[in-house]
Amino acid sequence: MLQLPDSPPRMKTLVSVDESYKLCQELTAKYAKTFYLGTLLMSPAKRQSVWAIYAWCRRTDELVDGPAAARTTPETLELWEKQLDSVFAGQPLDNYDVALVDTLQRFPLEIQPFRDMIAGQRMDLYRSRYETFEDLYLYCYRVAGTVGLMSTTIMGVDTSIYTAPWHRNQQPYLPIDEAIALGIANQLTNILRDVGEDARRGRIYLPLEDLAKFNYSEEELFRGVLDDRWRALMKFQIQRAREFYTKADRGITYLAPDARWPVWAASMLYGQILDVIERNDYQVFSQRAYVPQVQKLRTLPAAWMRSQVL
Ligand SMILES: CC(C)=CCC/C(C)=C/CC/C(C)=C/CC/C(C)=C/[C@@H]1[C@@H](COP(=O)(O)OP(=O)(O)O)[C@]1(C)CC/C=C(\C)CC/C=C(\C)CCC=C(C)C
Ligand SMILES: [Mn+2]
Repeated sequence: MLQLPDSPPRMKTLVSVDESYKLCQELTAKYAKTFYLGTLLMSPAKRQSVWAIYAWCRRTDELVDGPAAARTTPETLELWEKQLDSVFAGQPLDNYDVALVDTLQRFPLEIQPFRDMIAGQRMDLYRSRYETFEDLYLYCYRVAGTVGLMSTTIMGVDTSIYTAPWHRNQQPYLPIDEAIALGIANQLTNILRDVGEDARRGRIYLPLEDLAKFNYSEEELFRGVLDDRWRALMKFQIQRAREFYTKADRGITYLAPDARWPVWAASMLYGQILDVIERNDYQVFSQRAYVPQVQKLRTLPAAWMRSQVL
């Protein structure tokens, strides 16, 4: 459903820009309830471009993770990268690309984070283990840190205090590292939530050096052994993910005022998945941690408060 177009796309008549944004919106609402909620808190112009980015990221991920992933080869990703070049050259090749081309005309997005994300998905084609956290970090940067960079370009930074006379000639602070940190935090959270699902596909994203440190084996992970060694390993991973959230949160205040509420919401809501994992006694083999809708809605005013005072 989210595959590359089969026929030579240039021959097709594509939908209008508005219709294309609508498609991206529908896709975001369908696949990402939490992020979608966050985007509804943004200004209309920013929100629709975030949908366009979301749609591109999701389609990229689906190439290696979706129902037709078995047919994906390195050549498929090369073709997808060519399609990306075409989008950056202003030539949409399918109905979702139309909105992304429009977004590129409105916001100064660079192509490199998009290329890096494809490189991250390429890693999923040939790799199912990560020896060290440094190895895993590179994967997380590519598939998720890059989303922080793309999103920040759309949401923009706060320039107001820098226009005051006493700040003349100073450059606004760009919270690049913090934006990447939120992507990393989200991806580490994903990894912890999806341990069981990934194991069923023969994948282990937790660094093997950490398994060894807690004297827990790959084979035990595949069997879903939940004991004190597993709990200690998970506590360590959760603590690491929380450090990335803390770093990310320090950057939110530098974002444009209208972007702070959605980003606080995204950070808090995704971070709550870690609380749920703890409440589930680290059972991530057979139970998927999720934040109930009512709790999500209750988080929004708290996120708004933070966006006003922090
Ligand atoms: C200064 C500061 C803090 C700025 C904020 C910057 C910011 C908004 C950062 C957020 C970054 C973010 C949302 C990262 C997403 C990470 C993520 C979930 C990556 C997923 C990768 C693959 O994992 P996996 O296959 O294990 O996941 P699934 O089980 O398949 O879900 C991704 C799927 C890669 C593709 C990423 C997306 C589809 C998410 C893109 C999200 C947006 C564009 C929405 C951002 C908007 C808001 C409001 C946060
Ligand atoms: Mn995926």
